[in-house]
Amino acid sequence: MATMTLENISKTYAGGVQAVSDVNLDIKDGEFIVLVGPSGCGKSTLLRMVAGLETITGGTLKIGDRVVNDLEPADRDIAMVFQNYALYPHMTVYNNLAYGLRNRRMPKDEIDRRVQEAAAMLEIGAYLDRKPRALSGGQRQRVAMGRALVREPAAFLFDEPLSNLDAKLRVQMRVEIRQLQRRLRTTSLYVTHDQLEAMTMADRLVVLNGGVIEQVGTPMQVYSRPASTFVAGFIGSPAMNMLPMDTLRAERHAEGLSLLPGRTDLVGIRPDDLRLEPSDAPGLTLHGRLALLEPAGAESHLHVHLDGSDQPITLRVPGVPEMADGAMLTMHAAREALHPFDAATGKRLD
Ligand SMILES: Nc1ncnc2c1ncn2[C@@H]1O[C@H](COP(=O)(O)OP(=O)(O)OP(=O)(O)O)[C@@H](O)[C@H]1O
Repeated sequence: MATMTLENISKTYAGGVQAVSDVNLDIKDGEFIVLVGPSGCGKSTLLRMVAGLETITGGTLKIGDRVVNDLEPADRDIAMVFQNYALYPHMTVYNNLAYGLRNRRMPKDEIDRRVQEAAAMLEIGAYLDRKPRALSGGQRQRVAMGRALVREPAAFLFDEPLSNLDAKLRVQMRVEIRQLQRRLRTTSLYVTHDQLEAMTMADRLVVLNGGVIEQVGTPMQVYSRPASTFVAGFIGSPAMNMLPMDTLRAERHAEGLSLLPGRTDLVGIRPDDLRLEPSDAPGLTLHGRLALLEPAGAESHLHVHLDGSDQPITLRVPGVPEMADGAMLTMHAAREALHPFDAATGKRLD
């Protein structure tokens, strides 16, 4: 168990690519932190610096009270779970789990106790004599987890551990990893590009963009008050509608704009927050025409073009409403559901 402190952590690769810039983060003991962002945002680089697989070119990294910048990976008391599992193909599952402990000259009965305990926890006890190639993807992922567990480290690092699994198994393993971590209460740093994985797993998530932190917060804080247009567009699916104020002003039927700060250039509205009925409550009323209805079983996505402009917006509504293409719609979003942004900086304005 340990806290982790990142102070002004930066990484400039040889050749001059600045992959991570001035990252500051205090991770509490037992916390599950998810680093999320699009490809190339620097999340793997950041994780690999914490793991000791990549040198830190600026700043200070502490695990507990120890500065670990210059410690070898093996001396940092952390265990990493990789996307490609990184199992030894010629060894049995048992030996894959035991290998790292044997290297540390741990007594045999202690190794056996830890391996059996991890195998029971991960329900892989029946496969201990098999080689990795005789396991399914999900079972291999469990063995990779087991290898981290047996070390009883101060922290777990996860590098997109579920991205090689099919969609259904990914959901199942997501739940299992989270339950396991809740039980063990081991500080964890988890990297993914999948915003849903980030939202559902994190105690707090860290949204990275271009090597810089855009926002840190609980999933609900980030979802309900995105700090920038980048975060607003990245977290939540379908993505938040981003309506230019000019379009809304020019448009005949956009009522309620005076509720927004004067400097507002862009108004964000989540597809869930547009109601298909008129309302007198404070907020924004919009009118448009249905361009396409996409039924998705329990819910539908409506693609609408606003009157007087061809600005497309998306609504998410329960069920499958009966309506024809071209139908005239009146939509209302409450004031609390309007997210004002500055177009030049992308920053939130309220
Ligand atoms: N060894 C390297 N040398 C030079 N530049 C690198 C190196 N590794 C990564 N980069 C660059 O650093 C930036 C961040 O890369 P990184 O792999 O950390 O991003 P990422 O968010 O993990 O992306 P992905 O999800 O695609 O793995 C990118 O611009 C990348 O091209």
